[in-house]
Amino acid sequence: MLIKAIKHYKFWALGSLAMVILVVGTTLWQPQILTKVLEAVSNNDKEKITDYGVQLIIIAGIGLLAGVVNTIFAAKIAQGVSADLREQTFRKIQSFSYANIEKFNAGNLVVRMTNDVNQVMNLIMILFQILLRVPLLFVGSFILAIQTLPKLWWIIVLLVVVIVLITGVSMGSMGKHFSAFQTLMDKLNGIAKENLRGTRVVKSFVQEKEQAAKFDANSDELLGHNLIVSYIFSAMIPAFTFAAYLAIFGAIWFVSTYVHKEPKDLAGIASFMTYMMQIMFAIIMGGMMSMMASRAFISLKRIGEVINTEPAMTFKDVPDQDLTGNLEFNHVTFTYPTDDEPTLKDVSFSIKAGELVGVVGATGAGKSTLAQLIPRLFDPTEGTIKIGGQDLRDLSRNTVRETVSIVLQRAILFSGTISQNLKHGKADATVDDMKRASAISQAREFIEKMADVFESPVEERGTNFSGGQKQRMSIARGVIGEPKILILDDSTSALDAKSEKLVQEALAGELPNTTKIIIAQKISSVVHADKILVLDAGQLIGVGTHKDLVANNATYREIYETQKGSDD
Ligand SMILES: Nc1ncnc2c1ncn2[C@@H]1O[C@H](COP(=O)(O)OP(=O)(O)OP(=O)(O)O)[C@@H](O)[C@H]1O
Repeated sequence: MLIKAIKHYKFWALGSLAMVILVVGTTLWQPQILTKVLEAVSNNDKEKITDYGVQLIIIAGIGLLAGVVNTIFAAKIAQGVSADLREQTFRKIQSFSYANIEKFNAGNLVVRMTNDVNQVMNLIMILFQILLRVPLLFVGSFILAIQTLPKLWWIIVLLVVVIVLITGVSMGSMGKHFSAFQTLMDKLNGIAKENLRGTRVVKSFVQEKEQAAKFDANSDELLGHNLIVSYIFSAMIPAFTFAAYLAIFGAIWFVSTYVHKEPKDLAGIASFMTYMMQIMFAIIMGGMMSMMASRAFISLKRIGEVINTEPAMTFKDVPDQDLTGNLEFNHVTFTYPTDDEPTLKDVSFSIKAGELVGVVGATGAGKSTLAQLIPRLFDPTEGTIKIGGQDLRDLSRNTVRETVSIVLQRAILFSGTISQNLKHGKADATVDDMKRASAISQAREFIEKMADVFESPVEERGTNFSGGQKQRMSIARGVIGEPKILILDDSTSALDAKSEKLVQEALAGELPNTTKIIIAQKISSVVHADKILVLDAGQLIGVGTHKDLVANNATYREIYETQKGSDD
């Protein structure tokens, strides 16, 4: 997946590789010239000192410049690939069915799109800055160091063994702490998000201390892992330095024992030491890179899981159709993907276009679940649902979206303007459409009092509106496209009885041919319905008018009597 993603940036990648070669070349060349400068110094050859000195500066400059250009190229690739991955993941999530999103969990998907993509970005940055550089620098420095002072080959080998050992042991012990990071970050993210979303509940139930304690416990655990990693790091650096100094001291010592025979070796000692440092740098960088890479590969796998998930439900690529509002459930059984037991059991009923239908039942009876199957948010586990006489599974996405509209109890608005939110229900809605829809939902009055009317801003999740205002706007969004089937899932719960009645009257007058399915807690909301469906523990236990049901259905009568009592 990574290679495929990087392919789009192949010219930048080639440029970056060329720059890396230049950086390594100049890095390896510098000590050679340094040796020559030192030789010239010992021979007191002023002309050569200047010549080599200038060469040294030019080569160092080229190396530095190539390093800067490489960083720019690597950043370009890393930023580009991560933006592509983020967008690809988001597009994929948009194609997901509700069931897919439930399975992943929304918070988890957000972490994958942000944190995990960032990990991959860091990996790409490192790949292009260090990946090729490490082996080239290691091999080059190794060969050149031995060439400079062949007698001291064993010091180099010893240093490599010691550094590899220190790196291996410390990286190994840091590894498990790094993998704990991701899990704890997920947890902390979750706690912070839940807390901020439910801030009103937290404050009204004076839960700040408990929430802070929960956060602290996880944060302290993270701190514990961070501290261990920093302790290991702080021990690692002196260990490396100690090994390097020992090697340098050893080299100087051994050179000094025979320098009277081969004075040239004294000049070589400086470049030998530089090469040793570069070897050390290459091993340390290699270790770090492999550790970061292993973290990033976990992230890449998590992103891949999203991208490679097939939507649990797809719509047929068939021409759009204009259907009637007839609705039919034939032996529908439905089990949530995360459940073992069915929530709806063998439900069958039929509704004629234009009818007003109420759905009642105790809490948890399955009313919202039944409602969600009509706009095909889920497919039934068994049985069929037909609208306009056609199986929902045979219709195009547009046909379903244009025929069925659902207004949920929790009115969710998106940041932008009121008109942008209403246009989710009808992309080409005119101001007149908005006026009509908002009049039906009893929202027109308060919207028209606002300075910018339909262009007034809506904050994220509609926080600048009251619960009732949000509900009215989401009803307006539901009716603006004049759907053939309109489902109000407990969506007038935040309206007073008078407004609720006005909405129902307006719906009857303005959308006479629309089938209206009203899920209600209060029987008073649906007494005038042409038909009422009574659900009990996922089963349809009664269908009829209010009068029929009061006469013949014990459960309905019981709910009615209880509510009547509380109304009195
Ligand atoms: N997304 C889901 N995943 C798993 N189970 C779910 C999901 N949504 C609802 N359920 C379960 O299905 C059952 C029916 O829930 P549903 O929301 O359909 O009931 P309801 O009749 O609309 O209740 P209420 O009147 O309280 O809104 C409940 O037991 C609930 O726990």
